[in-house]
Amino acid sequence: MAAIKYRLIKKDSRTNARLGILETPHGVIETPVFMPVGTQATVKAMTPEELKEIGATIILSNTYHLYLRPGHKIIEKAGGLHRFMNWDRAILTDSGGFQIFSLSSLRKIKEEGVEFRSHIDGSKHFFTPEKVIEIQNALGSDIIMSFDECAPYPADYEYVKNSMELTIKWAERGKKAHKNTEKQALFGIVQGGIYEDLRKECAQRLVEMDFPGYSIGGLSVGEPKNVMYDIVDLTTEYLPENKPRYLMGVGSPDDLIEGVIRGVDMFDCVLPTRIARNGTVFTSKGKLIVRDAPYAEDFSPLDEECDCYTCKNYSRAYIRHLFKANEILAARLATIHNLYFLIKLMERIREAIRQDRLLEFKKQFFKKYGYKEE
Ligand SMILES: CO[C@@H]1O[C@H](CNc2nc3cc4c(=O)[nH]c(N)nc4cc3[nH]2)[C@H]2OC(C)(C)O[C@@H]12
Repeated sequence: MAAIKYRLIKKDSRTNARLGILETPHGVIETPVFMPVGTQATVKAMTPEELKEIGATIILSNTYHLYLRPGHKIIEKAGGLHRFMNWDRAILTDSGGFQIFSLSSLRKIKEEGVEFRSHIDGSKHFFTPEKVIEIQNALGSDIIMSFDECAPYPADYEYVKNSMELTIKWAERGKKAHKNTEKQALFGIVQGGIYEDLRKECAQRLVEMDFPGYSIGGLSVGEPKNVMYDIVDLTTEYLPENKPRYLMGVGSPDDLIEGVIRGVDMFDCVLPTRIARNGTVFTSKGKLIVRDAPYAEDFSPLDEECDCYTCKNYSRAYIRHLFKANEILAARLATIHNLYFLIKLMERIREAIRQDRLLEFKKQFFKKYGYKEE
C-alpha cells in the first residue's frame, strides 16, 4: 500500500484548479494547501500547538540542514523527526539539492553526486541520491524529495539540458535506493529551467517512473512572475491528474492564487515567517510594515478582517512597540498572524473552488489587496 493517497474531489470548471484530499500516515490534508517551513525542525517562533491552532496540517523540514545539525542519526535515535520535534501531523522534507546551491560554498557537481562545504563550519561533505534518501528515511518524513539540481536563473539551454539529464538520473537512483515506500512517499522533481521542451521531456520521463507525487522545481529563483506562471502552466499539463503537484518555494498571496489556478496542489515558502520577523505582515488590504511610525498610536488589529489570536488580542501600536523594543513576542505574534493569513487564504480558495467561483474570488482578493490583475 502506498504511503499517501491523493483523491481529486473537484476540478474547477474554468481553470486548472483542483480540490483534493491527500491522506498521509500522519493525517489527512485538504488541498490546495500551504505548508509552513520548519527548516531546522522548528517553524521559527511557533510551538506545534500554535501551528495546530492556526490549522497547519503539514510542515516542511530540510535534509541538508538536519544532516549538518544535529545529524540525522541523532534524530533517528530520538524516534524520528515527528517525535524529535513533537509534531504528529504530516512532514515533507526537501532533499537538500536546492540548499546546497543556495547556502553552501565550494560545490563540485559530478554524476556521482555533489561535494560541498557546510555553511556552518566549512566541513566537506558529499551528497549522492542514495545518501539523501538514506537521510530522509532516517528522519521518517511522510513525503520526501528526490535529489535534484535546481539550475540557476538565468541559465543557458545547454546548461539546463545537462542539469535536467542529471536530475533524471538522480531521480532513478533515488527511487531504487528508497526502501520505505509504504511509509514515505518519494516525489520526483521536474526541472528544465524556462525551456518548454526540457520541461516537457523531464515531466514525461519522471511520470514514466511513476512517482506518487511531483514537485515543480527550478522556479521562484528570481525569474519574473509571468515566466514562473507560464512554466507552471506548461509543466502541469504533462503531470497526471490523480497525483499531487507541489510548487517549491512559493509563495506570496498572488502566487498562491495563480499557482492554484494553474493546477498546483501544494506550496511552501519562507516568506510569511521571514517577513514576520522583520515586522511586515499580510493584511486583506495588502502588506503592512507594522514597525513603522504611523502605527505608534494605532490601536486597531493588524487586520480588521482577521480572527487569529494576534488580531483578537493585540493592537498595531503594541506590536510596533514590541518590534521597536526588539522583544521576542514581536516575531511570535507577527508569525502567528502571517501563517494564519496564508492558511486561511488556502481555506477560502478551497471554498471558492467548491462553489465554482475561484476567478471571482481572485478578482475580489486582488482588488482589495491592491494587486494588479495579470
Ligand atoms: C521567496 O523565498 C526565497 O526564494 C526561495 C524559495 N524558492 C525556492 N525555489 C526552489 C526550488 C527548488 C528545487 O528546484 N529543488 C529543490 N529540491 N528544492 C527547491 C526549493 C526552492 N525554493 C527561498 O530560498 C532562499 C532562502 C534562497 O530564499 C527564499
